[in-house]
This record gives sequence, structure tokens and C-alpha cells, in this order.
Amino acid sequence: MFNITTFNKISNEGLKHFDKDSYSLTPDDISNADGVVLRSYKMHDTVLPDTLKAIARAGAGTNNVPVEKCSEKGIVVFNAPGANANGVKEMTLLALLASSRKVNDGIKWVNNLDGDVEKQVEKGKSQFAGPEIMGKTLGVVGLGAIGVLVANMGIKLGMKVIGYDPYISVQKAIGLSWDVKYSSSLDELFGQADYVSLHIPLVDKTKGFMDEENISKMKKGARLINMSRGGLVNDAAILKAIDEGRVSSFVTDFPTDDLINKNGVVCIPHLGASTPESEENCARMVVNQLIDYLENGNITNSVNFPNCSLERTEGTHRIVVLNKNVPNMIGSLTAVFSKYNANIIEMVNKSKGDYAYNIIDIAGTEVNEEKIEELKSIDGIIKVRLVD
Ligand SMILES: NC(=O)c1ccc[n+]([C@@H]2O[C@H](COP(=O)([O-])OP(=O)(O)OC[C@H]3O[C@@H](n4cnc5c(N)ncnc54)[C@H](O)[C@@H]3O)[C@@H](O)[C@H]2O)c1
Ligand SMILES: O=C(O)CC[C@@H](O)C(=O)O
Repeated sequence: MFNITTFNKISNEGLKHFDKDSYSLTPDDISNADGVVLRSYKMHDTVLPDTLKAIARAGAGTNNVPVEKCSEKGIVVFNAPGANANGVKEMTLLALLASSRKVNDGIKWVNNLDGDVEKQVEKGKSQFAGPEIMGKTLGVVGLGAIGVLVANMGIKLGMKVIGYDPYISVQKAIGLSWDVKYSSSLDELFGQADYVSLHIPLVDKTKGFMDEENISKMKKGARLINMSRGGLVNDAAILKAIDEGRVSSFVTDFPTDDLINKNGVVCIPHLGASTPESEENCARMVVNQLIDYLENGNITNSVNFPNCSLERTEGTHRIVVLNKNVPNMIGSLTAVFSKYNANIIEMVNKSKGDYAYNIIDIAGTEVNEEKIEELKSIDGIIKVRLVD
């Protein structure tokens, strides 16, 4: 039986894949968990039990998960790349329009009118006029699953689009419309864009990405859209730029105490991926990845360990090993297997950054606690698990 802890509301389209005979689901209590499924719940202060094997983030961003700590403890962190990209793309369209047309302020105003509404609407509406987006330039920072969809959408809306992503993958580059101008200079993007839309992860390097300096490089009167993460934009710097009229508006999916009810700021309560389609796609994807890991040791879409899968071979025992990516690990592992006369039927070893992963199918010997402990005692080994 595997214990699964859920944080946040996870779509049943995902949870229903956990077979009731093999999985017990408990919301919020992680003390005995083999796996966690969560959305935006912040895990940085959560004590990670020794039972924990994997964390599945039903979404794209993993900044709410202590990924490095998980790697050190041999906990595989999964996410759902692209599974909510369309939902966020559509929300970016809304944000793009909301940054231009003052619908948010207009709606607040109209709902507070007191009598003779039709007359007052026609008299007062001019204060909410805003420019059309067709023909304007959209700058897309980050051309991953969401950024590519947003860039291509901009072209379809009749905008000029300039995209920046120094780490763009070949797969994403292929999906990018030929009409998108790819730039290797952020300054060029800031210099040309009437609308800047952020689609990058929040990691140490991107914290405060839109600081005073980068905001000052934006065209006068440009608009900023942040559907990615709050920590990417410095609140004080963007509020100052709006106050001074250098930036026309800021639409964010990540409200803070400082941003709400401020002129020129539209706050959306983190709704980018809140569609049934995105929630179901994400939950289905990560639950199946988690099941395949717990039951077969296969890894798909992990952010801290390499993708690694192996078909099961009948009559073998499967051992999975998580280790530091240092020399001679395979030699040390196979030395233990040969000592016990184990026949390695299949073996796959993959590495990602500082960590590596092995799936080893053996025959010819039983696997017991003593042998597992011997493997665990090898220097550099983080975790060993029998997956029978
Ligand atoms: N508002 C929401 O509900 C919501 C939903 C999904 C994702 N997100 C956020 O959007 C982000 C992007 O999601 P995605 O699915 O497109 O992820 P992704 O990993 O597919 O794409 C991110 C892209 O950013 C690029 N990048 C990284 N650092 C960069 C930098 N300094 N400059 C330019 N490009 C850089 C990467 O190369 C990658 O192509 C996520 O990390 C998450 O924080 C928000
Ligand atoms: O779970 C959510 O609602 C938001 C997910 C989103 O922020 C993501 O990074 O995928």
C-alpha cells in the first residue's frame, strides 16, 4: 500500500487513477507519505519524512517545492510540462487586453453608479478608453510551453512579436511561428515592445527579474504582464514606474499587499491555470508519472532526476538507485551484485546535473534487506529501493 498526501484541491480526473487497493489518499498529513500531489502549497518549511519517495507538482512551476533538499534526500520531483499552457495562454490574452482597455476600472466604476446609469455611462466612459493591440509589438520573455503559445497567439492577433529566450529548446523553436522575431537581446525586446509578457520560471537567477533597471529599459508607456510568478517583478519598482507615467499598466496573476487597489495595476488571483481542462490535464499527467515511479521506478518529467524508463522483464527483481553523479558508481554497484552472483538482466543509468539514476533488473538471487543496505552504504548512493 502506498500512502499519498494531497495538498490543495487536485482534480479527480487525476486522483481516480490511484487504485483504491494499492493507494491510500490523505489530505494534508505528510508524516507517513510515499508520495505527495500538490499544486501551489508551499513546502519549503515542511518536514520531509524518510518514507517520501516523490513529489508530484500538478502544474509547471516548482518554486513552491524545496527541489534541492529533495534531490539530496533522493526524492524525485515531478511536474506537468505544458499541461496547463493553453489555460495560461488564454489568461494572457485576457491580461493583454486588460492592460490596454481599462475594463477592470470601468467595471468597478459602473457597479458603483447610483441611478440614471445609461446617461452616466455615456458621459463617463471616456476615462476608460485604451488602445487596441493590433499592430502593436508584443515582447515575450521566455519561449517555453506557454511563451511559444503566447507569441504565436500575438501573431494571430495581428501584433508584431519579438521573443527572447537564451535557453530555448529545439522542440519549442520548431513550434514558434516564423513571423516571431527571435532576439538574443533583452534590451532590444524592451526597446521595441509595447507589451512585455513574462513566461519564465522563478528561480534564484530570475528573482526580481523586472527590477528598476530592466523596467527603465521598457518603452515609455509600455505595459507589463506577469502570468509567471510574483517574485519576478519588484513591486516597488513597477509601482514607481506607473506613478511616474513610464509604464502605463501592470497586470499580474500574483497580487501582493502592495499591489492591490493601485492605479494602473490589475490583480488577478492566480487564475492562469484555473480551468477544468488545465486542472485535469495536470492532475492526470502527474498522477500517472507518480504511479509509474512508485510501481515501476520509471521517471518521466522530473525536474531533479533524469528521465529513465525500462520495460519490466518477467522473473526479475527491480532495484532502483538514486546517487550523486560521481565517477565509478556503476562499478561499485555491479561489484555488490557480482558478490551475490546476481545476474544483471537489464540496466539503465542516466544522469542529470549533480544526480544520477539507475534501474537494475536482476535475476539469480533474492533481494533482501541486507543486500539493499550494502548498496546504500556505497559512498555517493542516496537511496535504494526494491520495486517488485
Ligand atoms: N499563472 C499560472 O497559473 C501559471 C501556470 C503555469 C505556469 N506558470 C508559470 O509560468 C512559467 C513558465 O511556464 P512554462 O510552462 O512555459 O514553462 P517552460 O519550462 O516550458 O518554459 C520556461 C521557459 O523560460 C525560459 N527561461 C528561463 N530563464 C530565462 C531567462 N532568464 N530569460 C528568458 N527565458 C528564460 C526557459 O528556457 C524556458 O524555455 C512557470 O515556471 C510558472 O512559474 C504560471
Ligand atoms: O495550480 C495552480 O492553480 C497554478 C499552477 C501554476 O502556477 C503552475 O505553475 O503551473
